[in-house]
Amino acid sequence: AEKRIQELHELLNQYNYEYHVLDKPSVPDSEYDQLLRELIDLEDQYPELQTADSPSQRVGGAILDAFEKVEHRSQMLSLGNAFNEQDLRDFDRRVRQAVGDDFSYVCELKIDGLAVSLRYDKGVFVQGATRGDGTIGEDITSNLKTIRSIPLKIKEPLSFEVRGEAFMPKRSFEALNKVKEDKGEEPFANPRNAAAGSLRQLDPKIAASRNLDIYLYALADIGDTGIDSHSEGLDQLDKLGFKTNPERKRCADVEEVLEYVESWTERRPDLSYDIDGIVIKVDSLEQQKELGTTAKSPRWAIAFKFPA
Ligand SMILES: COc1nc2nc(N)nc(N)c2nc1C
Repeated sequence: AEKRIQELHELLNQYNYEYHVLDKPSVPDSEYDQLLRELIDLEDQYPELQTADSPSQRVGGAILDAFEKVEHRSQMLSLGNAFNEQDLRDFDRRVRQAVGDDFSYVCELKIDGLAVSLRYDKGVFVQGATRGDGTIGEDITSNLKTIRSIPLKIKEPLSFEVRGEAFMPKRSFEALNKVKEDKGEEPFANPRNAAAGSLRQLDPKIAASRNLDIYLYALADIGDTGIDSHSEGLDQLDKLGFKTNPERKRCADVEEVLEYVESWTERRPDLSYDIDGIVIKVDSLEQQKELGTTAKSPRWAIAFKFPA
């Protein structure tokens, strides 16, 4: 039974990854459901073989009466804002004054959701928390486990934190509000509020029903991995089985950054999720260190915010 349970873990984690991270399932849902049923039956038969990281534990957990507080291993920063081209040029000038002209940027979409931090211990997802005030957040592990694109276990036994934005896709938001209106309930104002409201549910079954998703954008506390740029860090996240946003782009200079901002200002309505801006980062980790951070924001990154 132990061997078969291990096999089912691997199969279900792989199929879940293909479906929810790659959006390229290799087996029909019916096969996934059948294997999950087999795993649950085996775990019922041999309860001592059920583990917290089992695919059967996605929507587990009792209804909580409150969320515990969590202290982040490293502070979760917030981003300074830019509202127009001049602000971006001022940011670029400050960067060039500090590190010279030999550098590149990475531009990423700024997902309009809730910043969360996921902690992995020897490859197992052990704790997830909201950003909170950047130092102390709320433990929403059981709700985050219901987000299918979050791996419950990764292939490498690594211990680290990974940060990203949990969000509700536009389609899920529209469907949820239709249900609420049909029930005469107050609809959510926007997908961000709906995502925040869903992750603050004390009953994980409600969070599980909200079809939330996540894009991860930063590794923390992983020690030396020989990575020397942010974009390589994101490629590393992909290799570890995490979902990162595919629209990121390396930009050689502020002109290319402005083109990227211009292009996504127009293409924003075509996305299946809300974005509230563009995040621009200096790519080299060494130059990020040279630029450092203020009390709460990196000097090597800025968020261009779309007009509300
Ligand atoms: C380096 O710090 C950050 N990076 C980010 N990257 C993206 N794509 N989106 C964010 N919201 C974000 N927020 C912070 C504080």
